[in-house]
Amino acid sequence: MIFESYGVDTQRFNSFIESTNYLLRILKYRTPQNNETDLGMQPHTDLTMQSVLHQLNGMEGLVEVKLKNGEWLVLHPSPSFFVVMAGDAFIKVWSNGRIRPCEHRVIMNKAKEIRYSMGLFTFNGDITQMPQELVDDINPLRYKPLFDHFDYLRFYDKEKIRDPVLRVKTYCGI
Ligand SMILES: O=C(O)CCC(=O)C(=O)O
Ligand SMILES: [Fe+2]
Repeated sequence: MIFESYGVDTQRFNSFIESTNYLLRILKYRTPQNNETDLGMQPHTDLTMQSVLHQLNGMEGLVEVKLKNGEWLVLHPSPSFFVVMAGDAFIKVWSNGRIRPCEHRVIMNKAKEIRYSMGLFTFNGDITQMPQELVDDINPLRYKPLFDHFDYLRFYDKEKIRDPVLRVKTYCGI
């Protein structure tokens, strides 16, 4: 769908999917004790191509995504509710900066029960080449055209740059 909507040659799609690696994680968040604050997950974007999140137990108001205008939107999970989010790599770098990685957070400060969630995270095992179709006079090349996703993970592990814009720019900005 993304390839099509950006007018990118869909022939590339099969090799792109074949080199995708998937990581499925189940997360458990405990309840706060003794007025603990800062419990949950700090605002961040994922280092992935894309992430799919699903909350396993029906607790309201704990996960939020940041909108373009800077406001935080509270999500209301249900058994059929999955959040598909853009990550740093595929989306921001692959799309030449057109698609914004989604900032999100989990706030457990007032939670009365343990929270369980599930995330499916995707990473590209190949060197990704940014499609030429996404570069033109109005959208000049913003990142080095070849992107090594696993090297990007190693870079993060070493440098620990939390700001996603600065992180991507430092790694492969031009
Ligand atoms: O538990 C959640 O809903 C979010 C998890 C998350 O953002 C992550 O693992 O990167
Ligand atoms: Fe995340």
